[in-house]
Amino acid sequence: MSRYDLNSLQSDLRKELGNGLTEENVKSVKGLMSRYKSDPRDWKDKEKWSDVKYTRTLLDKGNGHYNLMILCWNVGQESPIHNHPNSHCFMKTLEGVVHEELYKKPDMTSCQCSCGCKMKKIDDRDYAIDNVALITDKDGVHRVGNRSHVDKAVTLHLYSPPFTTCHKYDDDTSKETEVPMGFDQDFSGRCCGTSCCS
Ligand SMILES: N[C@@H](CS(=O)O)C(=O)O
Ligand SMILES: [Fe+2]
Repeated sequence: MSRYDLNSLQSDLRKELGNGLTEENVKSVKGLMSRYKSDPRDWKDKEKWSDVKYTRTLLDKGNGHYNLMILCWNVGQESPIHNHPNSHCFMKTLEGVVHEELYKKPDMTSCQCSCGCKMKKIDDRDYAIDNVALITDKDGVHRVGNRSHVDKAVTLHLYSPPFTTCHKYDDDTSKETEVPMGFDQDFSGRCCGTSCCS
């Protein structure tokens, strides 16, 4: 039997999300992301490394219903605390271990100090190879990072619906800033397996 590779996953995601994501197919999408077992042969040539920040490489625009991308986390790199506006964020570790800190979405009305209030951490977890995480704004906001001093990390992310900006939150004041979410590389125009990505 042929291996369930990244192309197989991309084709299945295109079918599953042909009409977009609803509460009914969240489980199936998570299942497909879990079914694929990480194999560097599938994505090594799509890696991009920076000494400055983690990089974002777009694989598939999913006919406008989702964005599938690979993120490369050099040693010690992390994201700011941020949300995923009205989107489901599925994250699967392909290489290394990533650490996630989950925070309560700040509620400025409950903050008594005009200088702002510290972000409240709800949870802390590690995701090893092939673990799949799911987060929405209902769960909170998060920060992801590669805490290793030695090993790099690579993750596969699916956001549905896609978004082009998100909000980041200051650790000490909870102050919110809108930031554009760009790509460092874009492979979405290339053909993948039996389907061509638009
Ligand atoms: N949501 C972040 C990555 S992570 O920290 O979940 C991004 O798309 O860049
Ligand atoms: Fe995120």
